[in-house]
Amino acid sequence: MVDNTMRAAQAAVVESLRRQFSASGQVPDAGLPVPVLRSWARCQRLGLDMGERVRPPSTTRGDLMVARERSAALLAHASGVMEHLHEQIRSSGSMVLLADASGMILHGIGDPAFVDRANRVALQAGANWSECERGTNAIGATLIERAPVEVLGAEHYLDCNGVLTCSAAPIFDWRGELLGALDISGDHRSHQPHTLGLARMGVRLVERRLFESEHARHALLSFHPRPEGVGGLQEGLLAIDADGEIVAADRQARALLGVEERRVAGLGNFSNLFRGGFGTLIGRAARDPAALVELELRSGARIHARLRLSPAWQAGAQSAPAGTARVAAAPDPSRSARHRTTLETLSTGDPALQFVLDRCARIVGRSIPILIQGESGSGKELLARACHNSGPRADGPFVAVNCAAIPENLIESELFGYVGGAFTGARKEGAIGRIQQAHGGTLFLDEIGDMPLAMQARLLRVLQERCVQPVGAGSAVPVDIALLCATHRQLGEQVKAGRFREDLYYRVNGLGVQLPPLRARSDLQGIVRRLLDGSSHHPEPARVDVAPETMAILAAYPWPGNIRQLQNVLEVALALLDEGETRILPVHLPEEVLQAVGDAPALAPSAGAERGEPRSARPADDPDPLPLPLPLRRARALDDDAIRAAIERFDGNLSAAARHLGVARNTLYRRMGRPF
Ligand SMILES: Nc1ncnc2c1ncn2[C@@H]1O[C@H](COP(=O)(O)OP(=O)(O)OP(=O)(O)O)[C@@H](O)[C@H]1O
Repeated sequence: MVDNTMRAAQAAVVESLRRQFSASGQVPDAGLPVPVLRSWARCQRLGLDMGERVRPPSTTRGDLMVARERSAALLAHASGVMEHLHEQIRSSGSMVLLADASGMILHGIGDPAFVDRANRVALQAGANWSECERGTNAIGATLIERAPVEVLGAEHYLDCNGVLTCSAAPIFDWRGELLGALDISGDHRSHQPHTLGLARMGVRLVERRLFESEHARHALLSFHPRPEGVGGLQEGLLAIDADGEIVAADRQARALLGVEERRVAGLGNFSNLFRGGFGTLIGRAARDPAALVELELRSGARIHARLRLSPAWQAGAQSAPAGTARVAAAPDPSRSARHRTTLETLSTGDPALQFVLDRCARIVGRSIPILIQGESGSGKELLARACHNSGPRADGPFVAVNCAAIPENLIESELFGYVGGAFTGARKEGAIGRIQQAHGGTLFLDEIGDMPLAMQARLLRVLQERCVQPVGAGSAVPVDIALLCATHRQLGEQVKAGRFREDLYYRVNGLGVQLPPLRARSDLQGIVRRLLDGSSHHPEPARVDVAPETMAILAAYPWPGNIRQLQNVLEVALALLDEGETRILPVHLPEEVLQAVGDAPALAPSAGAERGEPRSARPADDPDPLPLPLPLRRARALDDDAIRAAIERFDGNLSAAARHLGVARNTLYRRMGRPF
């Protein structure tokens, strides 16, 4: 009774303010909530007519489909939450609506009686409820205010919307990007004081689901200053990668930690923020997933936390079958280097490569699939990672799948996932497929030319419909992925031979690029330096250099295994260096390389090595060219006869003998200390 009286009094105030505003053209400065007053002022500036009749939605079914596709992730995570909210307000004569960031309603569920009335004011999927389209309303205002807003009855700018009461809250992703709004609308006579709270709770759930899905491959730390806050809506969430880097923090976490919006990169490593190691925490979580632990921040404050290791994280952390998939989660020495690789850092001066990098840079972020072709080991996957790291999805997952390495009978479940019990041997809890794991990021299909034809048809459907149906599941799940593919085969030839579907070929080949083989590249020196710097096989790889004569051999070698082979050769060479030795000499190279170059015709002399051009493997200062001691033994197995012959040859000049043999002088001294 009291409530009704107060409501009637408030409605009378609003009506009177409305009349004054209409007569004077002056937006009142009090008497209504501030966001509503600001919205009235905006609508007035837009020249909207308060008496305008209901405008039917101007969008077509096609527009709605495109908008839904664009917000597929939001829609996928919000629809369950909307059902849940609707359960809470069932029979209250209202509906729950989801709008995208432009104000277009993507989805709505509600009580049939109210849905009918809502349709009469175009409160329905496909209608745009931005302020400029429909005046003051909760969806439009919350998107502009970027804060929860409630608009009751006559507070709506257009008279025709006065029958509504709407409560909406904005939805953001963890980067602070506005994704849309969740709204609860009902009859203006049935407003409930807790409705805005419900909308905010719904938004919190949607944002949390989006965060968890985007970071499925990371460990998730839920925390709160109070133990009972962990697991509740007020907990903060941090996503942490296998190296302990904090890669994302949600809104709550930022608020609890006092970190500015968007300044997530500054959080750095787990150990910068907390006392204690991340490894210890993982160990505890693995032993007891439900355990609540107390952590101390570097600032001295204490929080309570639970670390969750998702199945995707665990799948990555356990050794995945070689080559099948590398969801970046398990510690991997080359991972941080890969993570940093961008199109810019890949540039080492070769013009053919530069052409490829420039083309990729123009395409990345534009939803155009890139097909990378090149010989095995030429850096196709690294280029794919560089594309991912250089685009707007850099913070999303990069999921690499080697189609050639997955047994044919597993490829379907590997790519599409399955629900529990879908087939004999399936895990009870089911598994998320690789395509779904890439949601929000990039799916890299390596060796796509080797994908079985049956799978090609299913993949084509996913790419067309942007939905994945896990094996055994009744419905499809929307996915938002950028697609990169690679193959060492000429895919066009595969199409002609009937081994690759032509329609899929055109789908994956938005931009086709060809990586040059290493032997055709002019930037060998740059690559060698890069590989040395990125190596973990020497305490100080940056101090190690390559002797000019070694570089000449590397330049003359044809590298059938491309950069991968060069990388292996350099790793072995680094491992063979003696303590204190910092120069890679020919003797540190494998016999097959020396042999191949030794068998090659004489090559041009010295200066070209600086440019990585082929030249003689022979040291320039050899007085009288001895036949190169090929095959050379590695330093530890240096042939005694070769040492003796070299010392004699150079009249006891050990420096010259060592140079000729391609070993450090110290190595020679040491060898001479032992009986030949
Ligand atoms: N420009 C580069 N700088 C440093 N390392 C590189 C470069 N390109 C490739 N590599 C390294 O060489 C190895 C092979 O590269 P990658 O796996 O990208 O080749 P690929 O063409 O995809 O090989 P495959 O066809 O066999 O899958 C990797 O360890 C990668 O880190």
